[in-house]
Amino acid sequence: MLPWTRSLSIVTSSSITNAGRRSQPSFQIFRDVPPLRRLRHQLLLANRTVGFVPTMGALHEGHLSLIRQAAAENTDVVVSIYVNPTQFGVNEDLSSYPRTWESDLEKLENLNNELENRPGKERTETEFKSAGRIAAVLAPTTKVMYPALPPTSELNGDGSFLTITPLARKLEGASRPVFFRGVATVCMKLFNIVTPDRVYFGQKDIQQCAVIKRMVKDFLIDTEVRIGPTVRESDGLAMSSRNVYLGTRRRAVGLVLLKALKAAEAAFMCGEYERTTMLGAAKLVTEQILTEQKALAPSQRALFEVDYISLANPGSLDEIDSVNPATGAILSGAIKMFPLEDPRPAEDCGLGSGATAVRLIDNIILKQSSV
Ligand SMILES: Nc1ncnc2c1ncn2[C@@H]1O[C@H](COP(=O)(O)OP(=O)(O)OP(=O)(O)O)[C@@H](O)[C@H]1O
Ligand SMILES: CC(C)(CO)[C@@H](O)C(=O)[O-]
Ligand code: BAL
Repeated sequence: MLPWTRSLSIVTSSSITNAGRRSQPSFQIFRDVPPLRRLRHQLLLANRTVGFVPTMGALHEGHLSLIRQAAAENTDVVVSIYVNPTQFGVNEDLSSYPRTWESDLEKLENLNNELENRPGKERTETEFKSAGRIAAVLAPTTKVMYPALPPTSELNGDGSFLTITPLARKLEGASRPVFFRGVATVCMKLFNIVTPDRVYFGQKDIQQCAVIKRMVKDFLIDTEVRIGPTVRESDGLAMSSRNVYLGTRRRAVGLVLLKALKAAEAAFMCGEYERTTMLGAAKLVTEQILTEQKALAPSQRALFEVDYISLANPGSLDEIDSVNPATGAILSGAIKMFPLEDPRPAEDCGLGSGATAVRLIDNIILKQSSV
């Protein structure tokens, strides 16, 4: 018998609801803070460890891989599903961000079944010791997360916010000025609610990982930040909740970002450590693919704009002129896929009929550097 939380007596509350339609749900759903705090207290008294995976829902294999990792390293996993308004800029996609609550719960149930039924012989020693599973889903309301003032997306708006500068101003932060303020603020709140032993973030959002690591260090938060590798589609596209907006045409062209980063990585592998050479190789790829697309008819093409391609120091994310092999570097980039100009009849244009621009990010870590 595995040491599931089910064997603990759990404090019940009207703010706890059962997951899915199973007669015996495998995890609890918390919408408010006090009942989750009571569960956390019980887990602490029982000497159990908590891994926390914050998400904005619309779960995919990238999220599930982080949960698997958390379950392998802790006895109990808490997953949060909360679309945090303060990390979206005023003109960003907060209202249209995919919300798939029912299927998210189904995926989490299936994952718990998988974790529960995993044969012991397939487990590593660490996994065997913890053999964790999802114990709780935290899906708070915005009133719970922002109890005093309504959340603002305005840069000068009032509220209690955390700013992690200069990290938050670079790269993604340059295009999304309130983004990391919102991420750091909501993560601090979530960490305060869950008080996890370990927190799990995906390498896909590498700057977010750096910001969270800095926040944990600077605010002396008693948790360990663990980074999971980027999970990709079979063609290499990094999984992202926003990929559902792409449709077939933009999805194929969207691979340009990874191709460009790989060209820079290939130059590095050939012993080229200079920025100009490495990023020159990446630029060649984006320019060639954009030229090809521009030559096509509007009903055939997918146009995009490169926001940035960066070669940066892994800790500070400062741009570097050449890679120091001892410290490694982070190659990262962002592109904006423009709305489809002329959708064809019956074409798969993705959610939103191809009318919304889609921002894609990706990165490659050169050498074994940590963020
Ligand atoms: N492809 C992926 N591989 C590994 N982790 C991922 C992947 N995509 C997202 N994550 C991680 O999952 C966590 C929750 O991310 P989030 O809910 O924003 O999903 P997302 O797919 O990144 O959505 P978005 O469209 O907003 O980028 C973050 O730590 C994020 O880095
Ligand atoms: C960490 C996070 C859940 C904070 O809202 C979000 O930025 C995300 O999903 O990456
Ligand atoms: N995955 C990061 C969340 C965002 O882009 O808003």
